Amino acid sequence: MIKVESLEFKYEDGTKALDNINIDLNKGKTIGVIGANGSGKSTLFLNMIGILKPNKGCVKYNGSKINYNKKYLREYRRKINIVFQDPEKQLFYSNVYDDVAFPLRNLNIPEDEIKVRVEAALKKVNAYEFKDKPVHFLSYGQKKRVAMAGVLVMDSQVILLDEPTSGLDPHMTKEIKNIIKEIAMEKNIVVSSHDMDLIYDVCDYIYVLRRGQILGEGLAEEVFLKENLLEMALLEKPWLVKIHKILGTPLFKTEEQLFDYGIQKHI
Ligand SMILES: Nc1ncnc2c1ncn2[C@@H]1O[C@H](COP(=O)(O)OP(=O)(O)OP(=O)(O)O)[C@@H](O)[C@H]1O
Repeated sequence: MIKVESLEFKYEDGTKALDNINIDLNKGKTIGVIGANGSGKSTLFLNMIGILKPNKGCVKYNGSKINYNKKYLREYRRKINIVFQDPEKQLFYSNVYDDVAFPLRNLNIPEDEIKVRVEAALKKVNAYEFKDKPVHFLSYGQKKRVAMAGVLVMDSQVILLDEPTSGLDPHMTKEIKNIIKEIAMEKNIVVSSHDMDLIYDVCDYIYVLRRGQILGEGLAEEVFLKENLLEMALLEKPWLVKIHKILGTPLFKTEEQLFDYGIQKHI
């Protein structure tokens, strides 16, 4: 599994985007990385996947430092994969099926196996119905789901989701939330988002970033009760935590749990 140890990363213009970052993906099944704009979330993901190389410290996979030669990275990215915030960065602009099949064809996998895997990935993200459409005709939300399918098809062990719901309407946000929960049954996921309700709902362990440093970490239920930590990181509480604080109800992790509690109270 992946560990980030004492990692520092500076961009070419001298911006120190990450400083002394320590992250252990063993701490949760779905890990949240939260922080205000510019706190370093995307830079961290790019370091974890080996697109950027740290100036100090390292990223470890199964106890060994990752290597940056092409051969190693090709293998590494079969285990750990990223869905970028902007789906345009991920799609190649053929039709949806070919786009999702592309990485498998690159690995010379037989077409009948590709068909099974591509169709399964598209079904998982509810994109099967537009599998024959050209990618450039899709809506933004549809592109986001196809980009997710393109990563799911690889069968990786860890998936990094950078802002998976940015730019999506509430219905699509809910759909992505359910997809994340389903994927999390089989894989380790790391999610970065400004949507604290999403993070609180899907993540079990959270890292809080501020200006490139880890300001705090812990279980979701603990981190979101730390008022000072959230204030310093310029973050909001999830609505379920607000209700707990204001009404004194138990702290629920999902809205379904709150509704069940409400129903029982009124019976
Ligand atoms: N290519 C680059 N060159 C120089 N500085 C950069 C570059 N990309 C990002 N930065 C800087 O690195 C810091 C971290 O940026 P990053 O994009 O990782 O933050 P983020 O938490 O993902 O932000 P957001 O929530 O807005 O997506 C910021 O100060 C940003 O200005």
